Amino acid sequence: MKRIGILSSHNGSGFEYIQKVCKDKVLDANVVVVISNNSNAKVLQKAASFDIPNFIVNSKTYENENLDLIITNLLKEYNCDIIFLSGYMKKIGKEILKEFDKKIINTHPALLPKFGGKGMYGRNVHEAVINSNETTSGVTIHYVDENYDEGEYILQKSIDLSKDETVDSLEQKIKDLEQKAIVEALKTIV
Ligand SMILES: Nc1nc2c(c(=O)[nH]1)N[C@@H](CN(C=O)c1ccc(C(=O)N[C@@H](CCC(=O)O)C(=O)O)cc1)CN2
Ligand SMILES: NCC(=O)N[C@@H]1O[C@H](COP(=O)([O-])[O-])[C@@H](O)[C@H]1O
Repeated sequence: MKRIGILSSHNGSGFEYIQKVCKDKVLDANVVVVISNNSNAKVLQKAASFDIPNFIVNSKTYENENLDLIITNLLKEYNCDIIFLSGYMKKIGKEILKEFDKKIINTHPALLPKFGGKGMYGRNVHEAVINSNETTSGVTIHYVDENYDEGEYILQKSIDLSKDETVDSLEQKIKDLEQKAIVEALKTIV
């Protein structure tokens, strides 16, 4: 059974869905640890509600320490086979990339390579898509490399935008689409 480590900065919607499909045995895997950089992240309470060990790793909880190394050691301590980024807002550093080469997966809320890179996260992405008068958007599940959103794609799923699409409506559509995309992608790996 594969062991999944989650990195998340806020709600962890992707984590929630992965947890569900693991419990429903749709995926032969288990979430074994959740790490956030944000002490207020709702994902921490969600992890606790499933009795999943969860940690806050930032410059306050680990003052003057190499956070990349702290995260790497935690993921190793829990023997993670796969690392899933569920709305994680920080750059994954070289220590983690080296230790978990081709094992770190991210979900990006757009059809890369468009609308990716620094600053392209959460609602910023949907605003950019709508302001660009795009007629489609979607989700990209990809391996993580040293730069934001440039890793090898695992899969992409697209949707059409309605004429009166809003950031809120697009955000919800993308989150719904992500649920299918995440499971489909993880099934090719697990
Ligand atoms: N080495 C990598 N690290 C991360 C990747 C990646 O592909 N390679 N993906 C991101 C997730 N992401 C998009 O999918 C993403 C997240 C955040 C940013 C960004 O611009 N962040 C800001 C800081 C925001 C904050 O502190 O709240 C920044 O770097 O200035 C871009 C893309 C996760 N890590
Ligand atoms: N560029 C990274 C990025 O924008 N990731 C996006 O954050 C959302 C998760 O947030 P939540 O689970 O905290 O609500 C997801 O929709 C994911 O695509």
